[in-house]
Amino acid sequence: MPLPHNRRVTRSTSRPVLIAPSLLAADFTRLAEEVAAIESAGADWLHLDIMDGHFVPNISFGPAIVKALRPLTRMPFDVHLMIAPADPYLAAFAEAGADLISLHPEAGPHLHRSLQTIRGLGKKTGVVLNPGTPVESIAHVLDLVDLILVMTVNPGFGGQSFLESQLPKMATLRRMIDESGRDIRLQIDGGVTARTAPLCLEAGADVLVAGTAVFGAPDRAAAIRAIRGGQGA
Ligand SMILES: O=C(CO)[C@@H](O)[C@H](O)COP(=O)(O)O
Repeated sequence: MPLPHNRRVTRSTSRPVLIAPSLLAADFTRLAEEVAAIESAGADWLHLDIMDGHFVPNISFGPAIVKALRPLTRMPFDVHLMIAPADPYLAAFAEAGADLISLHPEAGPHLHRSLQTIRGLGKKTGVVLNPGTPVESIAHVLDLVDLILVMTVNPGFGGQSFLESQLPKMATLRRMIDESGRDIRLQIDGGVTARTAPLCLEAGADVLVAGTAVFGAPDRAAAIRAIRGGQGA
């Protein structure tokens, strides 16, 4: 059911909402300007989608772009690896300037070892659940996880429609995180807009990735405010 943008949201966590625009939706001919624009528009993190044309049916960019952008902004770099295997590239993304590196259990071969490697590189860790991936796949690695990312589209492309079927998964994960007592963020990615963001926040999310809804907006500051839960879009 469509929701008005200024609807009051009942959140199940009091942590501040962070907005992480996905660079995939930026104008690639003007990356430096695009990053500066969203930072001054109020973005909290920069979300960088790394695709290999094998794990997902699209190819984006690699550590060289991450490294080139690193000196241009103070925003933390939230790197989402959609590559398999991921292990051979973890050090390269850490050295390029990633602050947090997320990967999929399906990237294999050993999720627990990959998370240990990321922590060993001094970076925060994330695990990503595709729409068809059950929460149980990460139940035994929570001690190594700083962020859980729930995909609300099948990964590979921006501009897809939000899958409401993933809302119960978010609520389950929110309970799992709270019961664990651990400091784990719950991030949502795919089709996040001012309309779908309140659904995510009510289900317990505290980090929202948005590509098209931020980079495609004429007023990016208003778009970020609207997604975060304020007025203005
Ligand atoms: O990881 C992905 C897609 O694989 C996402 O980060 C998208 O890039 C988000 O784009 P929008 O759905 O917000 O346009």
